[in-house]
Amino acid sequence: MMGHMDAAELIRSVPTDLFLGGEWVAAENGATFGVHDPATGEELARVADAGPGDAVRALDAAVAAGPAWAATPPRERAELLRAVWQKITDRADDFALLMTLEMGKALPESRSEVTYGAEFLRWFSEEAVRISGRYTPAPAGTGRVLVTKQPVGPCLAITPWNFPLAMGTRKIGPALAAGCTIIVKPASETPLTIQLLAQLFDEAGLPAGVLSVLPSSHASEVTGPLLEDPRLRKLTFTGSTEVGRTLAEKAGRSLLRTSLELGGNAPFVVFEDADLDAAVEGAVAAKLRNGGEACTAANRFHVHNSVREQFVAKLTERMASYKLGPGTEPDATLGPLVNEKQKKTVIELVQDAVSAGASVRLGGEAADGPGWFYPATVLDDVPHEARILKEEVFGPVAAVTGFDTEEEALAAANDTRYGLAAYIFTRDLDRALRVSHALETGIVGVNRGVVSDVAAPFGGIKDSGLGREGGTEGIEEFLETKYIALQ
Ligand SMILES: NC(=O)c1ccc[n+]([C@@H]2O[C@H](COP(=O)([O-])OP(=O)(O)OC[C@H]3O[C@@H](n4cnc5c(N)ncnc54)[C@H](O)[C@@H]3O)[C@@H](O)[C@H]2O)c1
Ligand SMILES: O=CCCC(=O)O
Repeated sequence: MMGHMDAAELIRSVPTDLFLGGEWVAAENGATFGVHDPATGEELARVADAGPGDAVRALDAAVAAGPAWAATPPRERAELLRAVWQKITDRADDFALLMTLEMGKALPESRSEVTYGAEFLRWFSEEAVRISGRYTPAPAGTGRVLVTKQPVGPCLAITPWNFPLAMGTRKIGPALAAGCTIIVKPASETPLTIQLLAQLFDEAGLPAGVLSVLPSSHASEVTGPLLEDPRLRKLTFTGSTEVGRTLAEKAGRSLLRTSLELGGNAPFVVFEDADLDAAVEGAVAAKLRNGGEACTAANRFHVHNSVREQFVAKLTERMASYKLGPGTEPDATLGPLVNEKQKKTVIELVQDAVSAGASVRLGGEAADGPGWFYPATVLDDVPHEARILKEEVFGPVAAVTGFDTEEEALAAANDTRYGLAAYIFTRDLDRALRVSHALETGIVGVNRGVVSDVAAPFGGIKDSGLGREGGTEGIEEFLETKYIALQ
């Protein structure tokens, strides 16, 4: 276990050059950009600012390294992924502190993400040796069917700031397990975590060019040339629906294999027969995991009117117990939002709901002073037309509305362009299965407030994306299926 570094030592220890083709190099024009501490707004570090030329060089390296990596025995690929899982685990404290420093979330949230993010590498180290096809005589006796799986080829991964490690390993793990090479463009808010991950892959002996990392403050300029290059074979994007749509249009022109993990607007439905204490605990978990900055976050709470007052009172009490403060403070359980833009969005959505008639049961006012802090907030009686029921709040705000019948609850839950996660609390198994089937989402939590699991297929429908990550399904996004017709 590495010694525990303090924040300044840790920041200084993270490489800030580009990890490109197995080397650590400056950006083509020597440019750098600043990474800021959400708790103070102050600059934490400066990182190489990759340009389009760096991106093309990274793709050159990925193409050159591709055949040898694809031919590397699966067990060897597996052992390397497992070794990096171990390295992350050994440096869990460093990763947790680094994520809290650059993204803001409370340390317990970061520690939880380190375990979750590292696990994608262990999970896909095990999947690497289980890639299989099939063999069968053709039914008409006209020959034999041989089906095999091959790596899709060089990939581009574009990742968000809210789970800086896990959203990277959820792509890097299956890509490397499948025998693909991959270029990662992390969010400009949180490049340091992926920089540290790249260092561990480098230490583990990953062959040059298999992984390159391109931090950049010009995401579109850097990724544009790659999306137009026919040598690129896969785009895997996690981020907002707005950006995902733009990227899908570009990828469509090259008919790129594309995976999109996009925004969410999860309903949290509490039926009259629910275990109310369990529902409140589930609600707090679904709302405040990652400070509410999670695509799976419960955005809209639809509660049967017969239990709504009890539920809101209990939820308010539980959310009031969260301590707002810099994520590095030992007793903080709710950190700042990632940037000023995010804070302004949350303020706007709350003010819109209150203006439309919602009542504030907790919080509702942004904290003054430095940093982008917003308190845990509970709004009740939120009117149907309020923006907060239609837009992803991505902050610690619970918007509660009531219903009287299952049909009303289902109509409200599905009344959104998103379709990632949904949560239902009921003791009635028939109702749980009936409603789960009727919900227009890729994921349903039944009497659970946290659904994410490396062993499960993660993804959504409608405006929440295309494809699945994690589970046995996740590696298929990085494989092509080939049919060999035999006599
Ligand atoms: N479904 C999921 O698994 C999942 C997970 C995490 C976050 N998200 C979603 O991501 C959003 C928050 O993350 P965010 O603010 O980083 O999202 P974002 O879409 O602003 O940015 C995501 C990534 O895309 C890059 N990017 C932005 N514009 C680009 C462009 N024109 N071309 C190429 N790259 C571009 C960014 O630099 C970043 O690396 C939320 O909507 C959240 O729901 C979804
Ligand atoms: O923000 C997106 C959710 C990340 C996860 O829970 O896998």
